Amino acid sequence: MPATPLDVENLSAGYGPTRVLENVSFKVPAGARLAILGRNGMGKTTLLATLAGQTRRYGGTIRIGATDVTAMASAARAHTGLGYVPQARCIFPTLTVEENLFVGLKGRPRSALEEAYGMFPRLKERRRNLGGQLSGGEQQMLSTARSILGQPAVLLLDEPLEGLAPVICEELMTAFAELARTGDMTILLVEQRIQSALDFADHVIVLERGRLAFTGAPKTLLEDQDAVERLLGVGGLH
Ligand SMILES: Nc1ncnc2c1ncn2[C@@H]1O[C@H](COP(=O)(O)OP(=O)(O)OP(=O)(O)O)[C@@H](O)[C@H]1O
Repeated sequence: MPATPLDVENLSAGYGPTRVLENVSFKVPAGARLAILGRNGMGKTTLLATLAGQTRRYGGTIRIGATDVTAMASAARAHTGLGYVPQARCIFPTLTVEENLFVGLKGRPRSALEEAYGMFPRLKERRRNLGGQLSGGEQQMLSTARSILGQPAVLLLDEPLEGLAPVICEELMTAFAELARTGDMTILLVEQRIQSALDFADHVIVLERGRLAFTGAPKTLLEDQDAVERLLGVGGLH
């Protein structure tokens, strides 16, 4: 599936009666890389979960390419080309690495596994290990690789670097950059490691209490020291 643009208009959403996102609008061009930043609790995870169809939506629309997915359930959105790698690394702990990857093939031939192994050679070395035996970084690789095998047009990554050692973070970011370089996917990245996210992205949005507080290029954000301190916190760049 080729990369497609994502168009979000006036999105409001939350959990049950709790409204978290208010009138969020942004567009991501096909093949672009969007960083979604903001302090803790500002609604970043809620935004990705809403795009994936896993929260309560109060209003607004979500389009993936020409398709309006707003009324679609999660599974139908995935079918339309949305890949979601949630913050909790959802792997099957009692299945092997390879069996976990099978789940992501979605009818593609087994030979496609080599794409995942090419991206994360560590997974190939550990392909007969159980998911539950992997380190945090390896579980993140597995969770990401499984989603990528489905060839999503739009990929949502929620804090993939959380809790990982710097060397593993670098390995993951290199893999994401490589993936982005192909232009085959539109990638949305939520990250607390601000510098890594800004190095990766070509567009950035910042959320503040569920509303869009900044939208623009990473360079423009970095040049606005007041905005960086107010929206991301002093010393946030690491
Ligand atoms: N399942 C839930 N039910 C009710 N409220 C929730 C739920 N999940 C999150 N919230 C609330 O929604 C708000 C936004 O949370 P969210 O996780 O989207 O923020 P975030 O920017 O991703 O934060 P962090 O960077 O800490 O992960 C918070 O006030 C949070 O307490």
